Amino acid sequence: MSIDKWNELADIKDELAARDWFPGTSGNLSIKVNNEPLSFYVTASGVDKRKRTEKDFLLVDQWGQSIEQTSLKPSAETLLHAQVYRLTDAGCSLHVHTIDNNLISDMYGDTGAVTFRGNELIKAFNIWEEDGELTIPIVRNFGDIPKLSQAVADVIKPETRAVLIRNHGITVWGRDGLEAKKHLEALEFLFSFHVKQLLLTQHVQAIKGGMNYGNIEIS
Ligand SMILES: CSC[C@@H](O)[C@@H](O)C(=O)COP(=O)(O)O
Ligand SMILES: [Zn+2]
Repeated sequence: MSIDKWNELADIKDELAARDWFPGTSGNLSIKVNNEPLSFYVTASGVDKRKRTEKDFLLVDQWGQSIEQTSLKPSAETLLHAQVYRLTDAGCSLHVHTIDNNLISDMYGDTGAVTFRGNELIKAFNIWEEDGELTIPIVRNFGDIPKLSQAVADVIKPETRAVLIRNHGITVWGRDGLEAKKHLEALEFLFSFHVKQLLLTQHVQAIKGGMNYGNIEIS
């Protein structure tokens, strides 16, 4: 057992829980333990990820099968984590469902991607050019997990650090836990900013149009 990796993942889980990013037992997290052959800790399925217990994680192989003798069931979405480790240099992979990532995934789902530019937070992805942009692909939320994990695999390019799953959530990764968390926090900031920006734009348009806004007269 790798106590260090376990604790690193448990600490990240606590921080994301403090942000209320695990509603209704949703979300799953993993951290790589070994490269060749691949093994990683992944959250147990269906449990309340706000709680910190000795049964939070189990060690699985490249096929998402448990390596150790355990009664715990690996996350239903373990194959997504396995794909991320197979295709990238990730050391940690995080999957959360938030209102903002769901709204953005649905709003841009038909386009297949959402692109951010002109916001300081894209520097969290090592994009330093003033006109740089960050694109997050969006895939359909296939019910069949092997199909879903293949859809995620299909949109991963060398520069990809996250994939949105429409009306479901986001899978985001980094070379280690700290970087994965940085990427996730930056993206949720950008999503939240954009959702509010769209709402505000509509509001301003309503004001300019002299519309009766709810029961408030606007002019
Ligand atoms: C309980 S709704 C969320 C699940 O269907 C799933 O999408 C999820 O993120 C958590 O599944 P889990 O098997 O606990 O890792
Ligand atoms: Zn999920």
